[in-house]
Amino acid sequence: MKRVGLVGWRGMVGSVLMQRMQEEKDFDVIDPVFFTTSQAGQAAPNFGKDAGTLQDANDIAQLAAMDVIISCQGGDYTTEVFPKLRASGWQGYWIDAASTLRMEDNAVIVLDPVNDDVIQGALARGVKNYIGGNCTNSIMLMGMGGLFKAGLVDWVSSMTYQAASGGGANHMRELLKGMGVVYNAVADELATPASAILDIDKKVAHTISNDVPTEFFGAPLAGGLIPWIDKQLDNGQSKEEWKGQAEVNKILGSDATIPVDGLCVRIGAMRCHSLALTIKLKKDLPLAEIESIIKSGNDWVKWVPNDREVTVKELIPAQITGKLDIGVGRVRKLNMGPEYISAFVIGDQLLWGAAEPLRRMLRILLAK
Ligand SMILES: NC(=O)C1=CN([C@@H]2O[C@H](COP(=O)(O)OP(=O)(O)OC[C@H]3O[C@@H](n4cnc5c(N)ncnc54)[C@H](OP(=O)(O)O)[C@@H]3O)[C@@H](O)[C@H]2O)C=CC1
Ligand SMILES: N[C@@H](CC(=O)OP(=O)(O)O)C(=O)O
Repeated sequence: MKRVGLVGWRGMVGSVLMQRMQEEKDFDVIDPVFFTTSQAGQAAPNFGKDAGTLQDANDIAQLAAMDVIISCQGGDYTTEVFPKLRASGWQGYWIDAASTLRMEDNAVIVLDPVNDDVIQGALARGVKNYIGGNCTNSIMLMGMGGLFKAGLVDWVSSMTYQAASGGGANHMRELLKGMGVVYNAVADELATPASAILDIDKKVAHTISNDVPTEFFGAPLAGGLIPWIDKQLDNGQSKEEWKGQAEVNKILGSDATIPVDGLCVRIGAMRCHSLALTIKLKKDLPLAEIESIIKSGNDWVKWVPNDREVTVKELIPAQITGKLDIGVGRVRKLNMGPEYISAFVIGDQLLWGAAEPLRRMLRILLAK
């Protein structure tokens, strides 16, 4: 059995990964070794298999004893440890959730339902680094992969609605605390049906501006939104927006760059990212054909007809959270012309957006 080192297993992404690996019985077919940056020597978790004690995640010799390492520990860890590990001569496979290595020439961004051909080609060439994509891009491609694979996409404008979980556990907690602060400010008035809504609104506006915690997001998210995610680049894009075109084209292995651009916005959802897309197709196709191409993209596309009743029931975080389904709906022709379509794509950003492509890459390696 392959020795698989797991780093970052108790973080937010790592916990979802462990959950999925248990559900899919991945631990039955590996020899797991758990690493930590803070708890070396303590008992390792038991996911149906005794794994002894936690190893030091900064111990290069211990890491180098692994056939495969999966890291969900974050970009700083990868930056620090990965070069030392490779410099030690380690030839194993490195699977990572962090963005650090994504755009390196010797790394592939993994999303096998969309780019299995790219992954297989890289394995055949001896590539050893397999990195999960940015959550927003992975969700977009899981939803729209069919159109991309058919070579039908001329360009994409992507306006995102990104959940708090994209920032990490503390950001999720801050959103919830903020919700509580807002509610508490007007709890008495809400309990009194006769109270005036404008008085409630005034108090709420004051609370959002002054009392909602902003330590992690830098702005009040509860009852609001934040139209900027990640660093600022010189060209006016946010880093999250920059990743759209760069990563999507790398994932697809495009010969000619498909333009992808738009604005990325943080909203008060917990763990579902959504995207409102404008897509220019290369030709005018009937809607029924577009629907069947999108549905054929992969087994996880959950097609939602462009109908009000079903859309408000199915194409929402409350339906998608915790599931591998990628909701695709609101597909219709736009006024701009017959080649222009809209689409709304929604997915759980901790599943397809983070953990799932990693464990599937492990399975691909094990099947090799
Ligand atoms: N959040 C997201 O949506 C996405 C994240 N990623 C990538 O995954 C990386 C990890 O993200 P995320 O899982 O959110 O990071 P977390 O902050 O949740 O976890 C990272 C590490 O923090 C340490 N840690 C310290 N205190 C605790 C605690 N109380 N509970 C759990 N862990 C603790 C653990 O390491 P130790 O055991 O060594 O102490 C853990 O492995 C990110 O940096 C990013 O690169 C990628 C895609 C999406
Ligand atoms: N930046 C994403 C989450 C994330 O971790 O992205 P990346 O893996 O590209 O750093 C978000 O905030 O929603």
